[in-house]
Amino acid sequence: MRYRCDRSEKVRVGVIGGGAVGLLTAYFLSAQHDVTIYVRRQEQKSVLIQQGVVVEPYVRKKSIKVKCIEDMVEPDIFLICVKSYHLPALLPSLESIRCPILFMQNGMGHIKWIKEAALPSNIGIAVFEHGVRKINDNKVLHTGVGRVRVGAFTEDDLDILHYVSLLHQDVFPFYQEMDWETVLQEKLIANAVINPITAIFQVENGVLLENPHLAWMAKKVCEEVATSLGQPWEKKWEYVKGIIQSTKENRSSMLVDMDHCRKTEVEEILGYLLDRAKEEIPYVHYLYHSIKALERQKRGDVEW
Ligand SMILES: NC(=O)C1=CN([C@@H]2O[C@H](COP(=O)(O)OP(=O)(O)OC[C@H]3O[C@@H](n4cnc5c(N)ncnc54)[C@H](OP(=O)(O)O)[C@@H]3O)[C@@H](O)[C@H]2O)C=CC1
Ligand SMILES: CC(C)(CO)C(=O)C(=O)O
Repeated sequence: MRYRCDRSEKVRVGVIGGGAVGLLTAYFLSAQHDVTIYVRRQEQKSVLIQQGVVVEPYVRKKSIKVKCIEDMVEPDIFLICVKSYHLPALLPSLESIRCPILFMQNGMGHIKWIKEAALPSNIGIAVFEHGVRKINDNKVLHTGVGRVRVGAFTEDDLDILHYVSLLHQDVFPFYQEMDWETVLQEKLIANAVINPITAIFQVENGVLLENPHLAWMAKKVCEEVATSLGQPWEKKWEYVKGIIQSTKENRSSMLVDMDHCRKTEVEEILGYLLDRAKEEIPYVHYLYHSIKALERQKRGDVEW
């Protein structure tokens, strides 16, 4: 589906979450649009105001508007760049918003939260295929160039696709997709393979193809996950290998969460697969418990 649009139109974009995905997205979009980043820590706000947004390896530092989330002002479109498990706390504040909202999360866990929230129409679901690593509160490293693939959540949400066209840039491409579920499921397979294995073995994504033992594991997990979702696994393995290649220097978001002793998105990725599987998926089961065990080890007996 393609909407005609005037690409010179300036869009007021509110990026919620100044993490890896949020800072990278804000950096690129600010070249053409009026972007505001919403953060939840005063400390991060101050750093961003004083030092601007830095995206390595690019030379130019950018000054982008920053606000605390409590001072939210409705833009033309909100891009939600927080982790899935941040959504239950954030969504109530979006229920009074009337502008389109685009969700950028991995996994499938956020879909349930979005369905349950009383959100306005024009909801989009995005699959973010770039690799990006947060270095500190104002700096990220763009480790793999990819696409942002967007579908309208329901038939009532089609107007969001107009904004997607406006946000598209050759250097930071946005694509419209007919069916977000297929695209999100494809990315789910990639994340189910890449994220837990890289987090357990503490390696960058590319090692999954360089180390023959990890490559064996990755392929087996891909086969199991794709089959459990009723998908042809050979085709999906090609897709997963493509993502590994294009983000080979990235540390996956799950590995970064482990590095910082934070909660991971294991429930939204592997937990989702276990809940919906009709047959045993032993590799996924094993990876799920491995990540849960590592989370406990890193965080102690913390209940999330
Ligand atoms: N990193 C990657 O390469 C990729 C990530 N993704 C997906 O994108 C999503 C975001 O990931 P990523 O950017 O890596 O995550 P990060 O942990 O780097 O960033 C999440 C950010 O959200 C902020 N946040 C949480 N709640 C709120 C709130 N209520 N208001 C404002 N800000 C808030 C956090 O703030 P604070 O710092 O204060 O905790 C943090 O800065 C995830 O679902 C991930 O799976 C998808 C593809 C690639
Ligand atoms: C694309 C990829 C695999 C990049 O690392 C990712 O989605 C993640 O880290 O969560």
